[in-house]
Amino acid sequence: MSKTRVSNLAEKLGIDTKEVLARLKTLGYDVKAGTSTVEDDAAAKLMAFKPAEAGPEEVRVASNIVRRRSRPSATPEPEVEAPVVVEPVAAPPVKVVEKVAPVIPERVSVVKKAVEAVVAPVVSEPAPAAEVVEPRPEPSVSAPVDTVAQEPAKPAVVAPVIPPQPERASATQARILGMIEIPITQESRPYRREPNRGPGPGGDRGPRPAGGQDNRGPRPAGGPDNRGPRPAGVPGGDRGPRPAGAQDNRGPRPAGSQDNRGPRPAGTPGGARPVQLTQVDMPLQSDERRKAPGPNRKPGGPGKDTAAEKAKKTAAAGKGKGREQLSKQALLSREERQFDPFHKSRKKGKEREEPGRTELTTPKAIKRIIKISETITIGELAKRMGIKATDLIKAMMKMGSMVTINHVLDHDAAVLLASDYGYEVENVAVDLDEILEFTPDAPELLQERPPVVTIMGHVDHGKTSLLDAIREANVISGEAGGITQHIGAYDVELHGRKITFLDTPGHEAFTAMRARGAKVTDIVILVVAADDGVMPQTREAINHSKAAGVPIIVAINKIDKPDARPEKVKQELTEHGIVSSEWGGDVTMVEVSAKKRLNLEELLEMILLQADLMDLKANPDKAAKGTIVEGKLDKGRGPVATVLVQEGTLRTGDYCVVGVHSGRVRAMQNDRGERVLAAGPAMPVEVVGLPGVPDAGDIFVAMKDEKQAKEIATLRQIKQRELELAKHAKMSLEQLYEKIQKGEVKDLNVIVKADVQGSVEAVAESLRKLSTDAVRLNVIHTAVGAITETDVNLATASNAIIIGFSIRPEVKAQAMAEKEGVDIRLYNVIYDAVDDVRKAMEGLLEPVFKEKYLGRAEIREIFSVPKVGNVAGCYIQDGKILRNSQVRLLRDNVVVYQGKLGTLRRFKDDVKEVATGYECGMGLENYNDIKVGDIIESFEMEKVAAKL
Ligand SMILES: Nc1nc2c(ncn2[C@@H]2O[C@H](COP(=O)(O)OP(=O)(O)OP(=O)(O)O)[C@@H](O)[C@H]2O)c(=O)[nH]1
Repeated sequence: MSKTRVSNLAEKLGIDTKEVLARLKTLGYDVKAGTSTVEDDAAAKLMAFKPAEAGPEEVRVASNIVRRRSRPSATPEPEVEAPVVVEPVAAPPVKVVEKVAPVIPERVSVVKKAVEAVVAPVVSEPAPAAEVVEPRPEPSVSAPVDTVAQEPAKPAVVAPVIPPQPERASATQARILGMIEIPITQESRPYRREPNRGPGPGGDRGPRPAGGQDNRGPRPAGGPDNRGPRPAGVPGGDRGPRPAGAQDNRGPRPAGSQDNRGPRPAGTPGGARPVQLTQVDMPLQSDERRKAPGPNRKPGGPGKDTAAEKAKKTAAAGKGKGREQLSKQALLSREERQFDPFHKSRKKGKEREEPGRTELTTPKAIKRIIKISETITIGELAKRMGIKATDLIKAMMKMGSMVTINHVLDHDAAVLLASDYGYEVENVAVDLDEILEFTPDAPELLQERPPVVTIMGHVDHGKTSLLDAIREANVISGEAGGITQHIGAYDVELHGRKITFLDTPGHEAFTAMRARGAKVTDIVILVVAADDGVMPQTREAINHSKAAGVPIIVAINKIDKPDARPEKVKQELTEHGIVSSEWGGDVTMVEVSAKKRLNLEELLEMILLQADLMDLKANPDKAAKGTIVEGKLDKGRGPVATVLVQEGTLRTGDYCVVGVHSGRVRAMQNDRGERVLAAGPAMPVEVVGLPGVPDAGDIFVAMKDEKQAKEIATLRQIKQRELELAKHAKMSLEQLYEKIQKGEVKDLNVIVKADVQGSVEAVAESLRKLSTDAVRLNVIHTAVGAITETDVNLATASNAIIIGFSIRPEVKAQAMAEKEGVDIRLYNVIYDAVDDVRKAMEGLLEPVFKEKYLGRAEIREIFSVPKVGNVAGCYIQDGKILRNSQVRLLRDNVVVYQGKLGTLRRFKDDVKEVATGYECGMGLENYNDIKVGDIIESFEMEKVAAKL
């Protein structure tokens, strides 16, 4: 046998002598220097020596994810192809090895200890070590195989330096083992960790042998730190090409280390391992593998597999060859599947869950019925169905409704929405109408009841005096009693018959109650001072009474006065359609004196007579229903309300509903402060026991059932809110034709207000002429002056529209009209007013512009500016004033000028707008006749789509 010098060999191989020495050392030849010679067979082995491949191919797919694949095409037949394949791959690492070389000879013992330490459990397994290393996926060369064959006890030691896993595998096995799935699987599960992962040999964070490039775990002493200066020639970091021995960036594993999931004892795998390899590309199987009786859990390996697993493995193995041929694309797609961190096992046939999506459980049928009380909000419905409110909002949007989470759905809408989610909606609300309706009683149950009287009249005509006189006269006449209480109503007795007076004189209260839907008054006493005659409020009272359809008895007061002219009063009343019965009319008139208490009894008799004509009856033998006349908060007793019982009998202890309140009648007393246990029809009583103060005009209903009372109160609260939202339910000219066509309107009620009496009459007369067979136009009230709250109340109560001619509504009246949805139309030309109403009746009204009120300012000072004219120093009382808006100058609520705003300034600056509470200077365009106390009203014209 000839010998060759090491240095010559190095030359032949084109590598450094030291590298050759290292390789020879690896191959088991102890050669010390480059001048030494080696035998031919050693030279041949050296020539055939193939440094390990540079590890799997890595692709960084995300900052924290590296996809690693082996190079399938490079899997060679070890003997023949190794040099060819290895050459290019091995070249760069050579230099690295050179640099790290000191580690190899000197620290082998250290490494050996470290590796042996971690390999220990593996080695302790019964299976031979060769079995353990057999399934390593990395392509190997023949040399190490030989080495292992010769020195079976050393694989762990050589692992860090030479291709770490000496293999004895056949070509076929090598191909299978070279399947890329193991590296793929390792990397594709970056978030999954074996629960029992410890610092075992397979642990990817365990101590690594020298030569490993890992940057994670503690290194054996002397191990090259990849964080320190890199050896020259090492391109890139710890992920670049690695020196021989480095299997991947986690460092080479000692024999027995199967993958990074934990220690795999020796004996796992000889036969089963290839099967596992072929399975890893299937996520399910991969999981299954983890759950399957693994080497850690069930020693004995394949022999103890269940039958099902065997079947799977067989099937998988059968597919193995086919899988080897998978295209790169297919592999990549598999990898991507495997990278899904949310992937769940389909082992039990479960659907794959999408990340972040919650699966809805279907409740039982009984739970799929949602009980609502008439209405339900979007948010509540969603909550009861266990879905997101936004889903319902989207559904509503699809139906064309832009709603919010607090939108109130009625029963039908709730049914529609809920049905999409498999829910039923049941309306469990009590039928309010059924309970609250004043159901007619059988005639035999009805008994006569006292009349309820309201006193109206002009200011200072003696309304209060008359009420007091009647009451006092009645008390003096012998009715015993305690201290007279003001409870808003009282009753007097004449000849054993009672008359109830509402102690709130004036048509305002009367109309306000009517506007709230309360019809309490049976008879109106119209007080007219004999010395003063018919005055504006007298006319209003007449109109209000007529609008309510309540009969009037006229009390001509102050007849004791020397200048009293009762006949003149009767004459004036006739002009307003109130004709005395003495003169052939149907109105009773009594001449009285509140002061002198003249004819008071006669007046009461006339009331009773009128009551007889009206045949006032009620059934006292049922649960009470009535109307709140007055409500207040008493310091000692809490909320107190005067109830005028209208039918049935109210008893102490009754549960009740009043407006939005429900409570229990704790105590009752009459206007004389006497305790009352039961109050029959037309009897006013003060009730204690309500949770809140009700409004005058609220309906009072006594109930036996507390729960029902509460339910109704809640329902009313909801309805009240809805009512506030639905403002425009009242009559308006735009809707008039539509309503006429539907037959909903037979009468059009109009209130006319104007700056002068002449205009009032002219407008009213022109309007009356518009009456047709289909629609009768009733001018229910006319007066001179601004539109007041009382006008709006009357319009609300009578479903009327208000026509203002050269006047404006008062601020409060305007706000109230907006709240109640009363249509106020303002004109400066009579023809326009009449024409609009006519067009509305004919269905021809096409309002293109509608006035939008912006705000109003009071003029507090006038400044005369040369060349500019008068500038008004103003204070903004309400809303805001815009510079480009139109304005009206009002003097005593009468329009004196309408035009444009010329200037709007704060201090010396022109401003675009000034808001409430601020002062400003304003100049009207081409108008100088402004006075302190005038009001400047700002408005703009809004285009309104024709509604007809
Ligand atoms: N001479 C005389 N004076 C009367 C009579 N009735 C009322 N008065 C006086 O008229 C004035 C007004 O009486 P009120 O009872 O306050 O009149 P009112 O209609 O209630 O007034 P308002 O509450 O302001 O609407 C008082 O000074 C009374 O004294 C009467 O019959 N004869």
